Amino acid sequence: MLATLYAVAVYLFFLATMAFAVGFIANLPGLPVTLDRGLVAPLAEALVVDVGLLLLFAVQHSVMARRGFKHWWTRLVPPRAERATFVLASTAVFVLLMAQWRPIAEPVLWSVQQPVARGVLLAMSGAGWVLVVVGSWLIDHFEMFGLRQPWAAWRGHDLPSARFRTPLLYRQVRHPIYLGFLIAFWVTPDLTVGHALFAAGNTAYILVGVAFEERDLIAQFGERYRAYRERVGMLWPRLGARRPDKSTPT
Ligand SMILES: C[S@@+](CC[C@H](N)C(=O)[O-])C[C@H]1O[C@@H](n2cnc3c(N)ncnc32)[C@H](O)[C@@H]1O
Repeated sequence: MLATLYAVAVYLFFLATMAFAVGFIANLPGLPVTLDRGLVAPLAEALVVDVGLLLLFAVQHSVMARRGFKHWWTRLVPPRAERATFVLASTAVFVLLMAQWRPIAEPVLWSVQQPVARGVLLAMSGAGWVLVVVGSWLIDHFEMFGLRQPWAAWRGHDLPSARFRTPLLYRQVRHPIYLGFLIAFWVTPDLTVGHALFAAGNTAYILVGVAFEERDLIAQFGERYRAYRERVGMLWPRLGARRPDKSTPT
């Protein structure tokens, strides 16, 4: 029961952080800090701090998500609380990133002033966030955010084992959640150098993270994932791709 309460508390912390992050990245007025407003620092300091924060997030996220690391640290953390603890650590590091981010608001690489065009770009960015949420529900939202595991343990069930799924969007691209993040980060009416640094750092992290994630997925699901990778594009649908055969999981 305690593990379930812990996971629920972590999930609420994560939801609040994500809601703030959407505004932080979109530079919503009224927020104390955003990508382009907040702590003022000389350019060199801003670059060092921002690149350091991006690296910290990438290393924490990549290391803690690996199967080998999970195997090791579930000797310290109960397996039922492992995923929630991963979500807690990732969320805490992202809070630190937002709190300590040094904006680099000049020069502006592009700025779209035409109101309709601005609205379209904001809507596209919002669609990126929708893709992230939809992707998480298609795979298994409650498992991804560490709620299903303690709940199963509380009811005396085995921990749910990872299942390979390819529903809907996952038949078009292998990483719809990451595609959603890329759209949300890059599609903006105002691209400052600081915003571009944030988007480029996360793009690099996603590309490296995909390679690690797929190595783990092949170790878990073997030939089924290899065949899926052959057939389905990474972040963009493959035109003229073969239709899935009957053995494709859903
Ligand atoms: C944050 S989610 C991102 C999923 C996917 N990369 C995406 O962008 O939509 C990462 C977790 O999803 C799992 N995962 C990725 N693809 C999967 C699939 N087709 N079926 C089941 N789990 C998957 C990975 O093992 C990892 O634990």
